[in-house]
Amino acid sequence: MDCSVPLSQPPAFLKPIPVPAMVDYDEAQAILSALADALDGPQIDIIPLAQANGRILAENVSATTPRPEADISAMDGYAFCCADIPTNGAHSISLPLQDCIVAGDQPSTHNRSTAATILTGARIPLGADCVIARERVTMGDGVIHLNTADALVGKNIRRAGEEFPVGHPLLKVGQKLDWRHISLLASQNIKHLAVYKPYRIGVLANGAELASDAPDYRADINTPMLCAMLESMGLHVQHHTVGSDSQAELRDSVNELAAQSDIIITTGGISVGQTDNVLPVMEQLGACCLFRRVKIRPGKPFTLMRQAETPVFCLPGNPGAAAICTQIFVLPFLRSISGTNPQQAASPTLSGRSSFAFSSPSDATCLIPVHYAQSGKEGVFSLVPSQGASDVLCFSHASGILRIPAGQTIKVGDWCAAMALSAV
Ligand SMILES: Nc1nc2c(c(=O)[nH]1)N[C@H]1C(S)=C(S)[C@@H](COP(=O)(O)OP(=O)(O)OC[C@H]3O[C@@H](n4cnc5c(N)ncnc54)[C@H](O)[C@@H]3O)O[C@H]1N2
Ligand code: MOO
Repeated sequence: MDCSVPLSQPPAFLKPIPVPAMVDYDEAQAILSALADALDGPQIDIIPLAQANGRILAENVSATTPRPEADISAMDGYAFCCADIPTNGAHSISLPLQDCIVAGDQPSTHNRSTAATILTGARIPLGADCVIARERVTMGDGVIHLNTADALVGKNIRRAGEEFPVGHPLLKVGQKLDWRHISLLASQNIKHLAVYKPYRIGVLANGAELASDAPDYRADINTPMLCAMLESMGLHVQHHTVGSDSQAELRDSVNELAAQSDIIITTGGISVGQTDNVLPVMEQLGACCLFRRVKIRPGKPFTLMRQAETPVFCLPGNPGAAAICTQIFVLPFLRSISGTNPQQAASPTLSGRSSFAFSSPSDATCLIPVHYAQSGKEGVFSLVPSQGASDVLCFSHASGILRIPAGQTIKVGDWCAAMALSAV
């Protein structure tokens, strides 16, 4: 394949770089961000409101119906007109009762010098301007007796549009929807809405040790781990495990997944061993390498390729390294192209003081899973046990990933910021 085939808007530094070319942490992030900019944005789906939870809104929504929709009663009680209260200083008056108005009724005009029974949410009849709560009156024979001090214009009435009027901006493009937004959309009687289509991600693990009949079988940790991370983001994930070191099998599986995926993530087989087949197979398939390995620890073999328009993330097989590369590079990339507004797409950070000292080597940025806890007014980071590139126990104890750039040192008590580890 001609690797110079442009994406829709090729940024200069998305030109293929010779393999092997190792980049540093910042260069890797910059290439990913240029790739994100160059991709076509997500497509749009029209879906029923009942399926909108977790989806990303693809349209601005303004109010077409005010809230409340009309002047309504805030109490179960009696509606009357304050002008019926005598000005002679009487403490109490009696008003004959009218029919009951319930929510859903369109009441006729209020009869002066009477009180209409009214229930919470029911429309105030034209001509009434006060509601007295049921428990504040005494009942007579077809009349209510009320204290004149309770007669105040507007009392217990919610005015049309007092929460928001017609035209009020409610939600913006890029909002990730949850119950808070769905209640607003429901208030507008919206039955269908435009949301961004989630990307289809193909996850492919490979390695002979992953075959269930391998003489030295190893459980596939990366596939369920990646599926969980990606599905929590609302992405559609398909996965395939190639339990062999056969290039032909790997090639067939990549082709099969690529036909149904917008983005491919491979794990394993990306280092320099004799059975590390991902790079040669992707090259046979005409993929271009955008970077080959990153100066990070763990995760050095992490490689980014592009097969036609499809980004291909090649993660190391070691599960700890695969988890960190996904959290630090892949998920932020996916959030940035998902249509989510940039504030929501940004990875949340944790700030606090380090309880440990650490020095990164001069040639690698270190990415360390850390625990975060509040101590007094400050957050404190501490190391979690067993943080090798193949370890996963550490993540159950970790709240974030601390990045210590190449050649830098943190001392006990230094102020640090870590990327929060989250399910989404
Ligand atoms: N000579 C060199 N050797 C290695 C280098 C290097 O620079 N020079 N880099 C090391 C680093 S760093 C890493 S990380 C690993 C990555 O290797 P691969 O991505 O090729 O991964 P594999 O060799 O296939 O597997 C490594 C390790 O991970 C286990 N694994 C693989 N897939 C899974 C899975 N889906 N679930 C659970 N565990 C998995 C596999 O069994 C191996 O134990 O390379 C170093 N070598
Ligand atoms: O970088 Mo590897 O990811 O340390 O084992």
